Amino acid sequence: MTYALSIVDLTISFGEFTVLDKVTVNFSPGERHAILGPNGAGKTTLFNLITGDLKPTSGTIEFYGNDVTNTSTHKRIRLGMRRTYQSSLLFKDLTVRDNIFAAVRGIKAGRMKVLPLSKDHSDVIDTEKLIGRVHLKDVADKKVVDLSHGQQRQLEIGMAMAGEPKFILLDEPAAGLSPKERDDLVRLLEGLPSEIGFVIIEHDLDIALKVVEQVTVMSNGKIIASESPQEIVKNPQVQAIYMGTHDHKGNMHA
Ligand SMILES: Nc1ncnc2c1ncn2[C@@H]1O[C@H](COP(=O)(O)OP(=O)(O)OP(=O)(O)O)[C@@H](O)[C@H]1O
Repeated sequence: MTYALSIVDLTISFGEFTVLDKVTVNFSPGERHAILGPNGAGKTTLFNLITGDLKPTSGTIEFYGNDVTNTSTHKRIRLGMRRTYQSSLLFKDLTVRDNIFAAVRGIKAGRMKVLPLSKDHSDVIDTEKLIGRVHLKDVADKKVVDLSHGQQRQLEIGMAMAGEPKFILLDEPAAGLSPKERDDLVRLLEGLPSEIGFVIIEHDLDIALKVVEQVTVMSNGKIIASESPQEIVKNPQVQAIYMGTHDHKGNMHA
């Protein structure tokens, strides 16, 4: 079987400091997978390598059978890879609709075509579909600056969904969200088309375990476990890392 993403012995060092040490992990098409681990474990660095924002010292990355270890971020996007960042890259003074439209147009040939387009243009139709998919119909005409933090996160996911993605990397989409916004995010992620796989970096196990079928735990630049949500919570090594961070219900938090 061809993996969506196959990462083998991925290593990156900055000077003397090895941030990722021979990380090997595979993601199947359509798989939903969480990456957990304490601050500094190397989770975001792994994302930066997968997307091409950083180049590895050694190791390989394949995306749907293509060796992308040394290809540009742009090529990876063309192959169907998307990501969201911890810090927002939204156009703050534009509306929700215009942000999504920009994402839809941004990855199409001939994107400089003069606006406006007619209502039945495929890009306009795709924009409206995406707005609905990330539950933002009611605020489609609002500017990003007037959205709640949770709505901004939804919009970022909507933009990552533009242009038929095959696999999305979500870097802490729940960070800073209220309990209600977290519930909304869980519903949004659960409702994504089943053929689109995603990897989510998430500190809150409650959220991660709800939306994925596989969990990888990293610590100090290495993978220490990769198991189902049911198994991972029983893993003694994982419990040791999260020890002392249980809440009153016995749930673990990084
Ligand atoms: N460009 C860099 N140069 C040197 N060290 C770096 C660089 N980027 C990351 N690091 C170090 O690599 C380690 C892993 O960082 P990374 O951001 O990947 O961790 P993380 O697991 O995503 O943490 P967090 O949960 O806090 O986001 C940290 O010790 C960080 O200081």
